[in-house]
Amino acid sequence: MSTPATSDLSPEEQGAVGLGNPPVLADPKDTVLSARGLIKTFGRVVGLDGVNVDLFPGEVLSVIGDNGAGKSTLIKALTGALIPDSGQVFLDGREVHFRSPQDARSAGIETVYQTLAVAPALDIAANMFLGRERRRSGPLGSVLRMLDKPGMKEDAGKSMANLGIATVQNMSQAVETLSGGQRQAVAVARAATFATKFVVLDEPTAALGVKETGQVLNLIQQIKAKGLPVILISHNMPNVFEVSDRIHIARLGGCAGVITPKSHTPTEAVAIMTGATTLAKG
Ligand SMILES: Nc1ncnc2c1ncn2[C@@H]1O[C@H](COP(=O)(O)OP(=O)(O)OP(=O)(O)O)[C@@H](O)[C@H]1O
Repeated sequence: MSTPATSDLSPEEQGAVGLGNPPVLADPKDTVLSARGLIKTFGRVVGLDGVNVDLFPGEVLSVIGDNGAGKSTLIKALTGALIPDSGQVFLDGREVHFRSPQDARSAGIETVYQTLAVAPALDIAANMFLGRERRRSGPLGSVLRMLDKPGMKEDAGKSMANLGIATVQNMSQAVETLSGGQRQAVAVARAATFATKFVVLDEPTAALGVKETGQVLNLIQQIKAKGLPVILISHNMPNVFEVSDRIHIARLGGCAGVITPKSHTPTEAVAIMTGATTLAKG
């Protein structure tokens, strides 16, 4: 099946790309990320059953599904945390073989996992630059290995401001003194700052209150406005329908279809997710 180049389509038409069951597959040359036929088994359990995914430039793609549907396994296979048994992953149209999360990070993919990987005792700036610490210039950095703390604080502050994060102001504040939502904002800001291809957010609002959830959703819109695509894994249907361009519905290790907030209601999405309804085969 041939798919028109997304660049030839109007925004409305672009929104129609990759919908249905099975989703109309794009040419990987037109996507930021494409996965084809991903399979992963754990003994007799099928984690991924030949899954295809496309992520288009500048979009928010949500992945929803019941417990055990294969969302985490899919994300892990896309970000080097797990090596699929078979299938292909393309980044900017070129096939990649990630062997570790570090491989995916080096390629410009940043993931914020459900279990927040922040270092509580360190300050915000140190968390932003965790694993990417900058040394001072000249012999102070090269010989004495001194860190460029003022520079990192300044840049951390700028990144936060660029993303419209107003609730976190003092970059010298230890992360353990922040609220859950502020910690999440630091983790998401770090991902948005260093990603060059796309950001993956795994249940970023699961542990947050209403106001803090709103702030994270805002942050997702800011990342999108920067032109970075986002993959969002979430069980929260209102959140998903608020921020997504397209919604990939994982089910029983496969994909039950791809919809949009305009094409389906949250109730219909849940029905597809649970198998109560099936999308017409495309
Ligand atoms: N390391 C593993 N060993 C054995 N089975 C696994 C492993 N990881 C995942 N599975 C199985 O693969 C299937 C998909 O799991 P996965 O964690 O991807 O689902 P999920 O959609 O992310 O679920 P949840 O919403 O509960 O996090 C499940 O049946 C799960 O038990």
